[in-house]
Amino acid sequence: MARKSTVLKVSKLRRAYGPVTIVEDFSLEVRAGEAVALTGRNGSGKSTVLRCLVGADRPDEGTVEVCGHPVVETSARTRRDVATVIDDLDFFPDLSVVEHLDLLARAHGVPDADGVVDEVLEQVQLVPQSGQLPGTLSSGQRRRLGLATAFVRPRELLVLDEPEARLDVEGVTWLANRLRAERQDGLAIVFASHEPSLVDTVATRVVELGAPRG
Ligand SMILES: Nc1ncnc2c1ncn2[C@@H]1O[C@H](COP(=O)(O)OP(=O)(O)OP(=O)(O)O)[C@@H](O)[C@H]1O
Repeated sequence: MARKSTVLKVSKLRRAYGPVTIVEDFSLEVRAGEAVALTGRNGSGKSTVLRCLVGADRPDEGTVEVCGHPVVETSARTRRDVATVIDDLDFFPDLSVVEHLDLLARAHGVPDADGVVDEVLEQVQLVPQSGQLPGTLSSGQRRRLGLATAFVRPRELLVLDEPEARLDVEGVTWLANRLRAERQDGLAIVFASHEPSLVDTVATRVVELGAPRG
C-alpha cells in the first residue's frame, strides 16, 4: 500500500514565555489518516503547541508546515487547509447559527453549501437552534456551533483544543465517533484532550507533553 502523504510537519519547535520555556525541541509528523492526541497535565504546553501549529502563535524556534507550505495564519493556503477549534470562537453577534455556517461554507467555496450545512446542523443537533443568535445559546450549544464550523468547510488538517469541553456525555460519544470517521476518511487530526474515551477512540498516536521548565 502506498504511504499516505505528510500533512503536518513540525520541526524543533521552541516556545518560551519570558524566562520559562514551555515547549522545547518538539517535532511531529502527521500523515493523512492519522490522529495525534496531545495529553499531559494542566500547563504542560498543549494549547501552546496547537496555537503554533495553526499560526495563532509564533514559535521562538522551529518550523511548521502544512501540506508542504509554511503555516501563516493569514495566508489563504493555511486557511484553506487547516480547520481549527481552539479557544472559544468569536461569533458575529448578529448572525444566526445557520447564517454562520452558511457564510463559512460559501466563503470556502463548498459545492452544495445548503446541503452540507443542513447535514452538519443535524449532526451537532442544533436544528432547533438554527435561527438563534450565538449569545442566546447554552455553553454546550456554542461549543457544538464551534465544532460545526470545522465540519462545514474543506480541510486537510483538523486542530482541536479540548473539543470535548462542555459537551454532554452523548455529545462526547458522538464527537469521538465523528473524529474517528474523519480520520478514517483520510483527514489528519491533532487534538489536545483530557478525556480518555476520546483519546482511545480517535488517536492513532498519543504524545504526552511534560511539565514546563524554568
Ligand atoms: N501568553 C502567555 N504568557 C505567559 N505564560 C503563558 C502564556 N500562554 C501560556 N502560558 C503558560 O504556558 C504554560 C502552558 O500553557 P498551555 O495553555 O499551553 O497549557 P495546556 O497544556 O494547554 O494546559 P491545560 O491542560 O490547562 O489546557 C502555562 O504555564 C501557561 O501559564
